[in-house]
Amino acid sequence: MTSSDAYISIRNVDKYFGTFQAIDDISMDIAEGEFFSLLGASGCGKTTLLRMLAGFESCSSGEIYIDGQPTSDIPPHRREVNMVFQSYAIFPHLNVADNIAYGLRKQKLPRAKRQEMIDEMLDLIALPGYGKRRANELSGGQRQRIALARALILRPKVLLLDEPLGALDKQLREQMQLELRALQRQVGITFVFVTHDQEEAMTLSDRIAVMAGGRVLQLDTPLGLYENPKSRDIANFIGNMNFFRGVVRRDGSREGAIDVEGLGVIPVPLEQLTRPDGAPVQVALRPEKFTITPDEPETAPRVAGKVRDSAYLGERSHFYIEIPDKEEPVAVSSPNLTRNDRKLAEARTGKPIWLSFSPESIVILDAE
Ligand SMILES: Nc1ncnc2c1ncn2[C@@H]1O[C@H](COP(=O)(O)OP(=O)(O)OP(=O)(O)O)[C@@H](O)[C@H]1O
Repeated sequence: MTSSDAYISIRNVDKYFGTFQAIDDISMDIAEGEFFSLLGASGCGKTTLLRMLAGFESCSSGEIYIDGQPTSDIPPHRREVNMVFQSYAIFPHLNVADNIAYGLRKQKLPRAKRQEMIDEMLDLIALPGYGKRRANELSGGQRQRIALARALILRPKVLLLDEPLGALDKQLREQMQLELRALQRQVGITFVFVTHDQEEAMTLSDRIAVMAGGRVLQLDTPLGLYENPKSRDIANFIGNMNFFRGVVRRDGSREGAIDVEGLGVIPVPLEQLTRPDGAPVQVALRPEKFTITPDEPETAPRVAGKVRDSAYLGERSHFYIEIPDKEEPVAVSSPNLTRNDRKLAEARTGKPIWLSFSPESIVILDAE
């Protein structure tokens, strides 16, 4: 994305609390209508960055532009952004309609217009007819939808959401994720969403900024983060990954290769081999990129191994496979495509099997 497409542009932003640096030189752009997530472990600076977008915290240095305007001098209530928090922050003593219309109280709207806007919001959050209900008669998921409606009724250009589904149980949370995504598509507002749950970020987002220690480690689409992680930390944070030591082999021909511990020599197109002959690298391979077979497959690369452990999870089975010349077992995840999948029946500990994979599945990372 280029800066000219940016609706929100964060430029060289630092944030210090006393001498502690919570945000460390972050620059990134967020497009209009994008579902953008900040993902990272507790304390990495997600909420701080969100509060800076809202105007509740100032930048120690750098600038945040919204719709081309620098925001340093714009107080929170004059920014066209609104924030939804994890704790539902709705008033238990007010009914649903009054909760939703809370932000409109300073606008002198005709009664009919106000009612029309409330009804529109109740339809949007799939709670039509709930206006007269008291807030304390609602379920957690319903309350969170009311909190969303209360933010959306003000028609913000940007909605900032700080772990808004964090307090919901797993099933409701997954249902709300789908609803939230559908709602965002419907209203077309730019969402900046904070979560520490990688699956949630993957489900919802157009793009994700993975943060650690106040910095952005990688900014990418869910697919980009999963298939092309730029570092071991990212690869480990998003899903599971196997790591192998490797050495680059370039013999001057058109094909290059990596000699990988336990897996042998894997051909790699030269354009992917930016490093010189003999350079140490790490090779990463996701568990589901391996195919596990009882007999030797015809396709290469392939390697013989032995089952150390296996677990049946219904839709898929997990295996830990010992291979020669590698200390750590290889994690393999295999879909159970047929009802009587032979893999599992035959996967007793010590059983010899074969692993194969496509050379295109490997991710090449810097050596540790
Ligand atoms: N007002 C403050 N004064 C001092 N330090 C603060 C303040 N606000 C945040 N911090 C510190 O800044 C760091 C980032 O905090 P932040 O709340 O942004 O993290 P987070 O990624 O949102 O974490 P969580 O997922 O736990 O909410 C933390 O180390 C926190 O202790």
